[in-house]
Amino acid sequence: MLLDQTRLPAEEAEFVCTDVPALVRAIRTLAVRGAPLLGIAGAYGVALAAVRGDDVAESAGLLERARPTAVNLGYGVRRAAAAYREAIGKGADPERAAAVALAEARALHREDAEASGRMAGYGLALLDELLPGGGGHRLLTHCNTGALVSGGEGTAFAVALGAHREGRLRRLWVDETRPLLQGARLTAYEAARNGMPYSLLTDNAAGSLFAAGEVDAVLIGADRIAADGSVANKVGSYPLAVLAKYHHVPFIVVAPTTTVDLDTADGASIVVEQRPGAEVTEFTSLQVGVVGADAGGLLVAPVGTTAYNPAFDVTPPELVTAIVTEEGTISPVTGVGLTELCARSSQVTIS
Ligand SMILES: CSC[C@@H](O)[C@@H](O)C(=O)COP(=O)(O)O
Repeated sequence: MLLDQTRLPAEEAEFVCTDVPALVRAIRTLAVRGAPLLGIAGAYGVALAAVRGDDVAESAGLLERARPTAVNLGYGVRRAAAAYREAIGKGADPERAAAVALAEARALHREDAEASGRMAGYGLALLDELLPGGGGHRLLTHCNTGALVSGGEGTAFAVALGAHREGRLRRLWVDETRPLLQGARLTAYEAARNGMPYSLLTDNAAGSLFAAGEVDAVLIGADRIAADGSVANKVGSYPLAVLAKYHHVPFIVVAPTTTVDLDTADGASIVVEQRPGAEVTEFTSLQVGVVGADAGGLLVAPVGTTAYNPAFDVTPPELVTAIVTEEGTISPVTGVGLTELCARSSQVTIS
């Protein structure tokens, strides 16, 4: 049972998945989304297939292919599937093996919650170091990285929330995040629920905000971090990194070590999901907040207009000030520290 993120903020509605194809639909339509949560949902999906007596390997394949960029999805799916396989290999009956897969999904869920708390701690310490002056921080964030995408309070958002709780957040600048408005619909929803001082801006207003000296640091999450420290995140992150560099503002990535993919050598090797052009050429019920995301869209471009609609972009390591993980913080320029962090991590290695 998922909180259907396509209905927020208009409605807090459940999305019940009774089989894996339903969960795949939920993933593709972004009812469930965000890297860490995709991992957790994928692991529970494998457990669901096992409990139903479906073909676990086939279901795992369907889940893993549902979206290509967030490495956590494959990680969660493979981890639960490996636990199931191992149990069967040791002679467990399918029912017992399904319970093992479920326990593995719950373990991942718990670990993600713990990682979230630790990232917030390291992130706050980094802000202390980088922004020593008093008066509170003005932090800019993109997409949605809070409790909605995590077993805990999130990644980048959890750092901003921590700053708020310590009375150190002057303003959270929330990029609306075109085209699917994860910032406007979801981050603003989470900021409001937590009583944080926040303002929403269109993505293309960020430049003038930097120029006015109103941004002290950028905090974003990640969908995949390559071995060289390149960061794939929601489209629009890279332009923010360029702006941040020009304006000498720290650009900070907050992500668990499960988002680091040492098997992907560099940014150019990251597969970026391309989404339907209609998300750009139409305003759908998702964007205008009408309950029921499947209602027809309203064309905002001439009929037949094609669109370029990548879901993510890749920020090269030289534009990233720091990557904050649950194991500590590194500067990613060489990518070398990532290997060390991952080795330190309790991340389960899947054979
Ligand atoms: C902690 S979530 C980090 C990223 O997954 C997030 O910033 C993001 O880009 C999510 O994209 P989405 O397409 O909404 O799944």
